Amino acid sequence: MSSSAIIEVRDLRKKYGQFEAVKGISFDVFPGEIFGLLGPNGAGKSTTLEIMETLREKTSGRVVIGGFDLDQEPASIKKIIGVQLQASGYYPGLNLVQLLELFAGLYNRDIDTRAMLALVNLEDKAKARYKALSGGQKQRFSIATTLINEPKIIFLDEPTTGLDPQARRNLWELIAAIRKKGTTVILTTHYMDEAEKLCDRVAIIDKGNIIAMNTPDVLIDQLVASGFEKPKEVKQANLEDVFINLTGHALRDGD
Ligand SMILES: Nc1ncnc2c1ncn2[C@@H]1O[C@H](COP(=O)(O)OP(=O)(O)OP(=O)(O)O)[C@@H](O)[C@H]1O
Repeated sequence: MSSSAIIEVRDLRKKYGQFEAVKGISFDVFPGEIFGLLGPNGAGKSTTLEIMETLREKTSGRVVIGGFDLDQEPASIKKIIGVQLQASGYYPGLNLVQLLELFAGLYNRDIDTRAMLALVNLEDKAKARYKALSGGQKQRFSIATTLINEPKIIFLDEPTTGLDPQARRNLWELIAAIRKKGTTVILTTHYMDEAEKLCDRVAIIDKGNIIAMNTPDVLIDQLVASGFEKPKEVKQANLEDVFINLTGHALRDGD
């Protein structure tokens, strides 16, 4: 195994009954990378992510995170990773500051809740309840909760699904800023433009197997070198460019 990897996955398998959802995948993630797991619905992305997050039992294989073997030291892994909670974990009666304080208490950490909300552009919503947030604000808040224990690695499952173009771009900037501070980011996404812009490397998963893994650039170059030709784009812009040009880059959900 490579000693410089922060995540080492070897021959990982997951069976749900007779159905094998993950069929023996192997990959490394290196410190400070944004690593994307891409694939169609049902490919096995969330299952793989949840196993690494210690939230789901694997059937077989080896997972080492931050030097800790998942089979032997899951508690040590939990201490160095940040995991997005399901929305159901956010007690409806508490505001954002109170929720952050609650989670910080669970991690036994003292945190500056205002600074944490400022980091995700939610300082104006300190007194708001989670359910009163827009989709983009909810995602930003849930990313803030992954950072409470100052993790070395954060896991994000489809962080921008359902967001408008401004909120998606804002989240890309947030994820890039988190990585700039040295945090390794593993994310799943269905959006190829997102993976191309944000991820240093991607693994493309299909039916439980990794069918390609490299930087987006290399994967694109390999496809082109294989003789692939795309019909030439005749227009210099697309509808998303029109939308962003008309409505601006600024976030709307904080208005
Ligand atoms: N608890 C479970 N019991 C049985 N089958 C499951 C369970 N969880 C997932 N599966 C199945 O395993 C396969 C992989 O699911 P998984 O959620 O990992 O895929 P995914 O790539 O994250 O898909 P999506 O993009 O739709 O979220 C799917 O066929 C799914 O139906």
